[in-house]
Amino acid sequence: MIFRAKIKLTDPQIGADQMIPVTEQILKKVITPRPAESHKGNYGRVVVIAGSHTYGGAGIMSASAALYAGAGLITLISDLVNRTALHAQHPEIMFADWTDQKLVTQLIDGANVIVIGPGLGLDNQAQELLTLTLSQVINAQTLILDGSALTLLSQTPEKKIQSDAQLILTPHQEEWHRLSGLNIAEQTPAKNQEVLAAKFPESTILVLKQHHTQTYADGQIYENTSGSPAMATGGMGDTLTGIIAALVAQFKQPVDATVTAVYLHGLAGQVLAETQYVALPSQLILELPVLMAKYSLK
Ligand SMILES: NC(=O)C1=CN([C@@H]2O[C@H](COP(=O)(O)OP(=O)(O)OC[C@H]3O[C@@H](n4cnc5c(N)ncnc54)[C@H](O)[C@@H]3O)[C@@H](O)[C@H]2O)[C@@H](O)CC1
Ligand SMILES: Nc1ncnc2c1ncn2[C@@H]1O[C@H](COP(=O)(O)OP(=O)(O)O)[C@@H](O)[C@H]1O
Ligand SMILES: [Mg+2]
Repeated sequence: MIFRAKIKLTDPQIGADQMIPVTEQILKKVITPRPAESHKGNYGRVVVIAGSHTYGGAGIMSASAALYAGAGLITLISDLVNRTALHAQHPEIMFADWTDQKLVTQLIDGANVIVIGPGLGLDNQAQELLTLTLSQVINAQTLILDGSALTLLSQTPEKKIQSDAQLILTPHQEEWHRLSGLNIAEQTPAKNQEVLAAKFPESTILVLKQHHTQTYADGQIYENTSGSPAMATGGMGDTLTGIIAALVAQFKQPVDATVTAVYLHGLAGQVLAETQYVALPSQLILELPVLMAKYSLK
């Protein structure tokens, strides 16, 4: 299968910009039918720390994408102002006030996958939540860093980010510019890999979002082939974080789950773009369970 071909980019035969194209085969491989004897506890606890007073929608979009992509239990940790809006749309998702540090710590401890950053903002409260989360996560957990969390990280004086958790970074090109110091024209595969290795733990997965999103993991680069310009709408990346979280929570292997989530997100956007000029994130999530059922049956 092409997408898991064992090409090491350090191999002298292979150029540093050699990428592995990701096709719909990845969905068939990773998304499997659910065993009859199972319960919500088998499909992962996802915690989303997101959505300030101004950007409440970002937290709701991330958490609802995790819901529609199949995570077993989801809690949104957010500004209290967002609780009613969340529950008016998705009563399935639990809510916690992000100023309650004791509760936030408990929820982080009990999670399999944590998302932090969509619409988090850049104020002291946001910085405190990021510091708490980074210090709290352990190696059995996956931490997805997006949006404001990446911007905050780019402002830290530390040269290398330390964490025991499996980190997944999901910057768009401008966020990666801030984090890496590479402007968009300088963001070549070789330079991206160099900065990733210098600034983050070895196991870190980088999802560099763009028209054909590139995922850097285990010394390899996977190039997504799904997606549409109809997806160029605010909230589309917030939505991706929830899909990645749900797939990691359910299918465990983080690289396969991440690459699959990126492909699935793009495919759902493409389905909408067949009949719509613009694909809204809140519509895109409705396509996810349908596509997942289709590909789980091969
Ligand atoms: N409804 C909501 O609550 C929304 C909240 N959002 C949150 O707002 C915060 C700021 O994020 P933004 O991304 O808007 O702002 P940023 O300041 O991080 O970057 C936005 C700018 O980056 C540039 N850019 C260059 N290459 C790009 C690429 N490949 N993809 C996207 N942009 C690219 C674009 O000019 C764009 O205006 C984040 O925390 C984000 O999660 C956004 O997701 C928008 C929707
Ligand atoms: N022209 C495009 N083709 C394919 N995918 C796109 C296109 N424009 C945007 N996307 C996708 O939409 C998402 C946008 O992410 P991001 O900029 O973080 O959005 P936001 O922060 O507003 O939620 C990414 O996954 C990106 O790959
Ligand atoms: Mg974003």
